[in-house]
Order: sequence, then C-alpha cells, then structure tokens
Amino acid sequence: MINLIDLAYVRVGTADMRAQLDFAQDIVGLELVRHEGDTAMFRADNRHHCLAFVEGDHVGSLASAFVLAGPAELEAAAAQLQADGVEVTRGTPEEARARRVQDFISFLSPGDNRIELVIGQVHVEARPVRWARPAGITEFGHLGIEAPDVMEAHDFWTRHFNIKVSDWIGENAVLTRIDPVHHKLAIFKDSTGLGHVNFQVGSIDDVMRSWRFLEANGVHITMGPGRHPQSTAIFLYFKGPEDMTWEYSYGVRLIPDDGTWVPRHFDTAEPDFIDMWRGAVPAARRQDR
Ligand SMILES: CC(C)c1ccc(C(=O)O)c(O)c1O
Ligand SMILES: [Fe+2]
Repeated sequence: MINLIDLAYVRVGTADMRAQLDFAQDIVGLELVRHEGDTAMFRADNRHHCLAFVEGDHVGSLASAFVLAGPAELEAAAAQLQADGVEVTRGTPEEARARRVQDFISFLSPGDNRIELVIGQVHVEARPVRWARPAGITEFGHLGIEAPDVMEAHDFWTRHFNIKVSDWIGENAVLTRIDPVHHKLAIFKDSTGLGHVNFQVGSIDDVMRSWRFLEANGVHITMGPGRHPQSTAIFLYFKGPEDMTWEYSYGVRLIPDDGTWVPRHFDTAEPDFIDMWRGAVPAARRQDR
C-alpha cells in the first residue's frame, strides 16, 4: 500500500500566462512566489507552492502531486506500481528542482491523469503568505480530477493507495480522503484532466465576501454559494481563464480515523444531492451521465 501523506501541488498548462497570472493573484488572491522561465508558482500555505502554471501548447492539467514520506517509500511505490504493469517515470534532478522537491516519480492514473509522487517538498514555515487579495484562504484544500470511468479510477486508487472513500455522488463522483479531511481527492466522471482546484477559507464571511467580489469583477460563478451535504462545506465555484474551475470552501467535515465511517451514496435525482440550499446546479453535475 502506498501511503499518501498530503497533496503537494498541481501543475497546469497555459497558453495565456498573462491571464492566469492576473486571475490567480488579483481574483483568487494567491501569492506569486516565483516566475522563472515558462513556469509561475503560487503559494497559499506553508508549501513552497501548491499551484504552478506552465506556459506552452498544452492547456489544462499537467500533473497532480502527492507527498510520500521519504526515499524508501518512493522506491517502494515505484516498485509496487511497476509490478502491477503501471509505467513509472523517474523525475530528473532538474525537473525535481523546478518543482521544489527532492525527488519524484510519475505515472498515469485511469483517465490518463498524470500523477506525481514527491518527497522533500520545500516548505516555508516562517514567512507568512503575502496574499495578493485578502480572500481569507487558509490552505490548498483538495483537487478534483476527471476520469471517464469513475469506478475504474476508484478501483485503481483504492488498490494501490491509502485512499478511503468518504462519499459517492451517484456513479458520477467519488470523494476520497487520505487523512481526516473529508476529501483531498475527488474523482469526477468526464474525459480527463483537472476538474477543479479547491482552497479552504477561514469563515463563511470569506466565502460570501468573495462571492460579492467575484460578481463585481464579472467572474463567472458556476455554482454557489451553497452547502455540500457530503463535506458540509459552504462552497463557491467559479471559472478562470482557459475554462479552469476554482473553488473556495469553508467548514469541511473531519472524519475520525476510528473505522466507523461508512461511505454514503447521494442520489443525483434528489434536489439537494449536492447543495443543501438547493441552489442551481450545472447540468453536467445533475444526473449520471
Ligand atoms: C462538485 C463536486 C461534485 C463536489 C461535491 C462535494 C464537495 C464537498 O463535499 O465539499 C466538493 O468539494 C465537490 O467539489
Ligand atoms: Fe470540491
């Protein structure tokens, strides 16, 4: 079993770095830590960065990364995946330096999502984040990745990793945890790529203030403000450049590690299956597709 300790970062390809730089800072509020060559790195907590945009022809997800404990765990993970027929690539020292990690491996998960397993991610403990806007972000919360067959993706992730299912949403989505936080990885039915990037904020007021701010700035809000019955978090989803979906949320449920949690199944035919306040839900999320 490969033990994922935490999320590390997400890397996203962009053909319009200027637009992504402006949106990530002026709208989302993240700190631009470094812009070197074709890569811009953003910080939201003690990680050196949790989001990197890489300029080039590929638009959308390049990789989602998780932290492993150390070198022995990295070697064991590579061996386990290879033994199961998964093609594993070793990061070069230069690639590792660019990611601010000591070492990493990568592979494709079902849905052709590139996953990187890293060790020694640089942390910045002392210096507070220099927020570009006071959105109230407390941390990089979770990732939503897409896969055409959610069940196949679930089988892969639970076979190899310490991933536990917290909840199912129809057959469209599975919300999974690697620690007490209700989910850090959500897998959605779709072609492939990055579903959304979530940032936790410190209060309901932060969500509502951002709602007003985004509206005033002409940002397309795709869902919310609302409250997810799964994590009980109060949420707001919005679109950035190149169709990227961002989420702020507050109040995610913690699940005690005592083995008593039973994954729940939410029926997409129910009016409040995804929003306890019954706000408008995009058609793509409304029924099993
Ligand atoms: C929109 C998706 C399906 C979703 C559903 C539930 C939660 C949650 O409980 O927090 C999410 O974060 C989601 O992204
Ligand atoms: Fe989410």
